[in-house]
Amino acid sequence: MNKDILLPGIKLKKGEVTSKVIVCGDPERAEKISDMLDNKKVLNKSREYWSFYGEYKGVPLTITSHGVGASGAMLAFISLIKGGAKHIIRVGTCGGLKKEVKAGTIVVATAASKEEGVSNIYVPESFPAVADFDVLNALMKSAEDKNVEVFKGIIVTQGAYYSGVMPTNTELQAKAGAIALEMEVAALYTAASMFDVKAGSILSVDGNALDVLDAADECEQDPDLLTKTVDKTIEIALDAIINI
Ligand SMILES: O=P(O)(O)O[C@H]1O[C@H](CO)[C@@H](O)[C@H]1O
Ligand SMILES: O=c1cc[nH]c(=O)[nH]1
Repeated sequence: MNKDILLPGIKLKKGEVTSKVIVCGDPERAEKISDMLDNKKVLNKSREYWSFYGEYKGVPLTITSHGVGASGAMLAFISLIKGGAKHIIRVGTCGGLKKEVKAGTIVVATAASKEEGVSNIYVPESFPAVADFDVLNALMKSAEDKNVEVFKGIIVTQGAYYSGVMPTNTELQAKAGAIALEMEVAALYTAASMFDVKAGSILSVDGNALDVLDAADECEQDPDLLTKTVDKTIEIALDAIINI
């Protein structure tokens, strides 16, 4: 690949992506993370894909937002990997699928059910979407060092936020043991697996996902609690990624 060609979606040049990358859905969250870094530089702001360079404790990082939904996120993940990413941590939000996984708690996703409709275009349906062991360990150790309790377990990655007229698998997935629900992790783990890259994710719980499925527009969220929780996950992810 010509080094000057811009990677699709994220519109970065190949050499601009560091080997350690943090991704998140919200462009403003990407900007917030980059504000915590030294020598911050805006790399590009293209559609929902905002990318920043910065150094955390001397380690160069790329921070990129991937927007809402696995289809657009998959484009960002594969472009980042083609650009040089070797370790990727997603700092996201999710809904809980268990009573104790409630607003203000934190989830580390060990694996994700592929219900988002994109990863199965890339890999067989039976192929699992699983986090990298070293990334998981780094996230757990970083949380422990900061005395932050996290729930670790299997989550569901779904394609749609609202429910429609069709039944979904979410309640069955919860019965089977899934602890949370969000929209991009399965795509990240699938991309990482296809390209032999290490990925993990840490997610802030904003409420109960089964309530959201019933009445997403009526779901009550506590924005201050969510901001505080997301801030903790950012700190955990930054210390984890530099220690992998
Ligand atoms: O907070 P982010 O990272 O966007 O993650 C979650 O929030 C969005 C839905 O509100 C989806 O992208 C979902 O995966
Ligand atoms: O996809 C998501 C993200 C946050 N909360 C949810 O209920 N679903």
